[in-house]
Amino acid sequence: MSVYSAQHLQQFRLVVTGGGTGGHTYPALTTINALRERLALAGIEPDLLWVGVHGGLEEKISARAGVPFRAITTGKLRRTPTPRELWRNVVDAFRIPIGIGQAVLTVARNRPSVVLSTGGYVSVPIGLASRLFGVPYLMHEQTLALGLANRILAKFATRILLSQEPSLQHLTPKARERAVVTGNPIRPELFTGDRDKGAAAFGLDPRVPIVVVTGGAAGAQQINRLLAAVLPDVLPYCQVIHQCGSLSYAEMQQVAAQLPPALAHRYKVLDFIHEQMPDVLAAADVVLARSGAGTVAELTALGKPSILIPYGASAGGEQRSTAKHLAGLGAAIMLDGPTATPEHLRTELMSLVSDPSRRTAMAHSAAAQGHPDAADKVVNEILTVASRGA
Ligand SMILES: CC(=O)N[C@H]1[C@@H](OP(=O)(O)OP(=O)(O)OC[C@H]2O[C@@H](n3ccc(=O)[nH]c3=O)[C@H](O)[C@@H]2O)O[C@H](CO)[C@@H](O)[C@@H]1O
Repeated sequence: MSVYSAQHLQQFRLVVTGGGTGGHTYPALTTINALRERLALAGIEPDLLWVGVHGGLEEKISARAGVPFRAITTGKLRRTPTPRELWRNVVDAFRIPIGIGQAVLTVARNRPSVVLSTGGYVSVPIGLASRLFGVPYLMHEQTLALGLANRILAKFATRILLSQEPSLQHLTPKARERAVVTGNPIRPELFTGDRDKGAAAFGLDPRVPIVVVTGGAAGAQQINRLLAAVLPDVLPYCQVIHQCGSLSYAEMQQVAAQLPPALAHRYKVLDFIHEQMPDVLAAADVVLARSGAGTVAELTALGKPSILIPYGASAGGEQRSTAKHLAGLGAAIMLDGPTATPEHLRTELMSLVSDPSRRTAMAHSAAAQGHPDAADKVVNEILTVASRGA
């Protein structure tokens, strides 16, 4: 704390921008909470403004966190539009300059000490405006392969904060000089989970291995169907807590109803896991999941052995790059394309469930990739840049 002058802190004002998905919104929220905690030590309540899209998740989350919110207009230009999207491209082509105008006014009026963006199209106009006024601008990237918005912003960001080491390769040599690997900030309550409480909440036996299955915020149909096909074979050896997403909930309840009565009590299905997530993850001996940036940040920070089935068909998809990277380090098993069959899933699940020493080795490799202190590192960067200026 001593490197930041009291005067800087008294006048400290942060504009945070980012949203669209949970993947962009939650790292912003976690950073805000960590910053508030840090400055509270000096008796300071930071002056904050969250800039996002009207009706986006960030509007709800900022309201719940008590952070003033300003909506700006954004547009998305599709590179290979369908005939219907062509019209939306025309509309968006008008929206983009409006958004830039609003962003310029927002930065001009608020004169923040620092702007932090955590991705999404809303980041671009605010990032541009901050540079126009010489305000220090930090961009944070959650995924291993940089998204389009962040590839643009990386060109002029004061500092580039990355979640994973290999992302450095996606930057130009010049941008790399301004980059630092902080990790992806994750909710601190995830570190407070209790295995016994997690098992008890679902009526499970903590002595029998527990597999947690999650498809990310929306659930994953592919994972749900693969799991349904192997449940009768694996349930004699383990118990399963399955977050399937609201779209597949009725279908998975039917799968549960058809399980042999002797095994049915070992399978628990939910559409979404809310505040129980810390205990559920603490209870997990093995996790079967999509390799979304948030999920992977959590699994590595907690050191969990996992089987990852990336989302998306394209070979260069960000979830696939992430899963491939972790699998290459022995920190996860990747099932993808032709390997993502019920037979393969059954084999991999059984081998992990029946082999505690393999799970331990994988857990260690996963933990070596984790950044449990990511939020603190991002806050350090914000305060350091604030005290230095642009
Ligand atoms: C399908 C898709 O496009 N997914 C993208 C989306 O992921 P998406 O936002 O779906 O998933 P992430 O893995 O990034 O994060 C999921 C978050 O939701 C939480 N959670 C999940 C399920 C649940 O029942 N309860 C719960 O609290 C997890 O703990 C985690 O914090 O944004 C990520 C970050 O840009 C990208 O890497 C993903 O590719």
